[in-house]
Amino acid sequence: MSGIIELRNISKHFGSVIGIDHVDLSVEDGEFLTLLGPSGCGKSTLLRMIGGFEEPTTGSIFLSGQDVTDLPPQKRDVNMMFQDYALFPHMTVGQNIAYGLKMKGVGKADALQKAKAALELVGLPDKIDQMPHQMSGGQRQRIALARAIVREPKVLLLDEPLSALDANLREQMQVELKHIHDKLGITFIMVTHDQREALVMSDRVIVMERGRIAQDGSPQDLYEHPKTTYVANFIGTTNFMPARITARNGIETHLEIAGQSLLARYDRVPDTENIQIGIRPEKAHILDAESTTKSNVLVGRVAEHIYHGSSLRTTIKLTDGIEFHIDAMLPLGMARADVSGIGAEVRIGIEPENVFLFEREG
Ligand SMILES: Nc1ncnc2c1ncn2[C@@H]1O[C@H](COP(=O)(O)OP(=O)(O)OP(=O)(O)O)[C@@H](O)[C@H]1O
Repeated sequence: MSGIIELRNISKHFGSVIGIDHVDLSVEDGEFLTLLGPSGCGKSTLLRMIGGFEEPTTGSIFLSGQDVTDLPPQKRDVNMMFQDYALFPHMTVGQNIAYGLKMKGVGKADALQKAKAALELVGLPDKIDQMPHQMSGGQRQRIALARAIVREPKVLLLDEPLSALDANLREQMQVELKHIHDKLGITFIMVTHDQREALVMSDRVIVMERGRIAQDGSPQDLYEHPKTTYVANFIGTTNFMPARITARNGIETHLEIAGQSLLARYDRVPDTENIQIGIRPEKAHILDAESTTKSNVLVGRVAEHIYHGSSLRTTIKLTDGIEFHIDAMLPLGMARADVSGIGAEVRIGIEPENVFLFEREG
């Protein structure tokens, strides 16, 4: 057994509802691991079982090699930071942070010292005597974090830690939280439904689907090599198109899409003829009119341009009515009038490495 946390064949049933369905997971010491998925996929339930707030129906949980399946939260060397921060309103910031230490029997002076150090780490060294209601949302989030780390747990569990913050602050805190993780060197396990947040912050992401692990990998692996349409759809956006295999040669798959031929060089080749392809909108581009490239080109007509500020999304109708979206960064000063007009025929260039292959579902 190598991981700091080992989940073995964990299931959780709520009456007839299956919250978690036979999950095995090993978490490395010091990792920033994120459980990602849509509402109801089971990520909070899994986190709560690691924390001891929920008991698995079957299976075992090990922490540093010790079976903790039947131990209550306070007997586990993990700490949980909840979504609503749950600060005590009548206590000062310092008292809030030191509270857990006092419960553990740490002396007053020592607890204060540790609370100060934790506040320093989260960037609020001068707030120790203030009350929670005097703090902004972002500051309350940092205080909750200081309170969670002050007891120096081996593992910190974070359930949607940034969900109460507005978009700008949220982006800033994503990076800060990652830096704090790197400084502390302890294991973080975070739950989020925000795929961008998961990609930005994590060493490793577990994508969950109906109580099971859909895919487990680094952010880059999940983005560049999604195993299923579910993962490709949940992380980033993807153009999905039905395709027919015309020839196979190792990882090279020759395809026909909307009556046109395309080559895929993708290392996950489904073991079936019934496939569809996926191409990220930013991994395809409209070729210049002068371009003479002939291979791996799809031809279509421009249907729509949508301006996104830094980028432009162009919808192209392939010959038999299949739509294809392309996202292109807009060079300085370029407006939508500068790109091909509606109805114009354009050629889309696609690298074979950027064509995902999936088993066709349904
Ligand atoms: N206490 C409970 N009683 C009954 N069903 C529950 C309970 N807790 C969770 N469930 C069910 O288990 C499944 C997983 O729930 P869970 O809260 O873990 O999902 P989640 O991915 O964290 O979703 P969210 O992002 O909405 O919190 C859901 O179908 C949910 O309805």
